[in-house]
Amino acid sequence: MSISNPAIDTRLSLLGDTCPILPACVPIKYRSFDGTCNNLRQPSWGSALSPLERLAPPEYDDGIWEAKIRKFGQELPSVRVVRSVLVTDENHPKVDMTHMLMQWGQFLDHDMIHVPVFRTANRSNIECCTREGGTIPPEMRHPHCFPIDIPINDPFYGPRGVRCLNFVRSMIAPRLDCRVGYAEQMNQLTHFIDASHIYGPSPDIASSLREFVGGLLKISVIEGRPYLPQNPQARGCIRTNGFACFVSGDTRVNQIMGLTALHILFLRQHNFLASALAALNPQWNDEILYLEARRIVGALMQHITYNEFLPTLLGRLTMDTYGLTPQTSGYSPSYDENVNPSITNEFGAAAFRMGHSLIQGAMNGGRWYGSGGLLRQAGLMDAVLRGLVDQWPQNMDEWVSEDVTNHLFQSAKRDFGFDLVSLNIWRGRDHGLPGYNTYRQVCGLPRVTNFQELLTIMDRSVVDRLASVYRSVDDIDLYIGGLVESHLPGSMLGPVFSCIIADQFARLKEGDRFFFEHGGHPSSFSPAQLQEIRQMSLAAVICDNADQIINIQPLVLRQPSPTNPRVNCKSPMIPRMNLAAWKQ
Ligand code: HEM
Ligand SMILES: [Ca+2]
Repeated sequence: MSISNPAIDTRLSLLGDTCPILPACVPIKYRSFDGTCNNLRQPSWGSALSPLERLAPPEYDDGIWEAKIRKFGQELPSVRVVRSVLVTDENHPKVDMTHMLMQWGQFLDHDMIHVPVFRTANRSNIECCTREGGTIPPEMRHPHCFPIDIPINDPFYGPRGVRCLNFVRSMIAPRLDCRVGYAEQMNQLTHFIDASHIYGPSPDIASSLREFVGGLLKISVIEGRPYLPQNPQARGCIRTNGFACFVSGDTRVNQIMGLTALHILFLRQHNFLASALAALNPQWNDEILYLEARRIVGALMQHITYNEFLPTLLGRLTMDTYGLTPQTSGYSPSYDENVNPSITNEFGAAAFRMGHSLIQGAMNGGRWYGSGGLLRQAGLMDAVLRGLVDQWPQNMDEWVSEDVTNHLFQSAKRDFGFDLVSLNIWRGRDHGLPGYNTYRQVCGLPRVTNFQELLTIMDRSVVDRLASVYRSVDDIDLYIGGLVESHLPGSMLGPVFSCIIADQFARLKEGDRFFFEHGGHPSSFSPAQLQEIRQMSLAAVICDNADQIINIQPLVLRQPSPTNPRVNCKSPMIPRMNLAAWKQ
């Protein structure tokens, strides 16, 4: 599906100096921290600081890197108008699922992608608007500013005098093929599902998180319980009683409490595994214990994602069509060294942001956002997890909670915040993403030629609103088109978002030599170990690592039901892996 860009070969020119130097690879048992040498022929594929892939060529304004502000010479509509007209806040819960579906999605996302934005020379944030939300003349702004203009008659920001939302352009990466061409955005994480958000995407960050005793990760102990370590230098967390931000392998760990809670669970899971392996294999040193525990945690991330998360989101049919359904025994033959595992721009800047529509409202009030630190209060961690496995998420659709549209990251001093949906659409234009219609074609669906034709795939009220803001069907932003398309049967998504997301998870399976189901590599699990990993579930991780959760449904992304009843954590319905398969 991917495309390559034939262009000038800079290896023959002076620009060749900036060509990334590729490491020489030897196959070993453990993944590298930065993801290099996963593919032995293409050592940088999927590694940290490498570029995103694309499913279709970009539509930059100048063909190179200028943000997409026009289509066929005509200016695209204001993102804030698109957002206000198309995406509003109504309560449409998805009553057979739990809010953990949303939370796992974000946790997983933070393993796969973080596109850094430009910063000033001294590494601070670039401000593209005045403090009061006023505009700054272009010649006075930082060159990487791309602020969002708010129309003066905006129903929400207008009366508050806000005319400008800060937005800084995404950083771009050197092209791996060393050819001059259009800009590709950079992923600062390992693209693979390898628990880089827990361990860190570089050897240095990984070391900073290790205890270097018994294979353990560093912790901070609060009232006798292990939590993530804290960084007194980092600002931006609610700091009561001298509490500082938590640190993990990903910088976004404090963003919301549910996310922080999952980070804490997996930190505890790692240390539990390291200690259990040490008891089984007293001859193993710190290094082996750490690497073996990390290898199992990475496999758990993948197993939970393919076994619980993706079927819930995509449905069985799409799972099978894209070869995503996990096997119940034996190795999977799916490794293909020709598959580029990298995250696609369409996935990161649009399709997987569908998760923002799943967010349940009423998490506001300073308790949920940026407040992971509150979790140290006795009982709150369990209360948050309990909430996630009890509460409904919202449906994936054009209704998105105002908590993240008008009030994202709102500070106590203000009555407004950011608009995540506007950011998503604007980010797509920053990355030059073609419109929704192009991806219908990429996904093997017929293009539409006018708004009337959209009536076969969307509700009339949506089509009318699309026609009221966009001049042509070709202008519809990918994020918006994907949010409003009718869902496939048995799926939470429509055909285009399904295709982009399923393609991504197929790449992350077929293109990952270390994928936990793959056999025949130095890194492969033994057949017995693989069978043990298959026993595990997110429910088991919660049961073993929360403070005092006693009852839970075996499939925590789904609501309890007669086939998924709340049972005691000790029930055989929630099996655990037996580590005896790791005894040497
Ligand atoms: C309360 C929960 C969440 C908050 C507050 C949040 C917030 C954000 C913010 C502020 C951004 C950066 C926007 C930009 O400037 O482009 C972002 C990006 C993103 N979000 Fe979320 N998000 C949440 C949940 C989720 C969920 C549930 C998913 C997926 C299932 C998700 C997927 C993504 C993806 C893929 C990106 C792009 C990351 C990158 O390219 O660096 N988010 N989110
Ligand atoms: Ca990763």
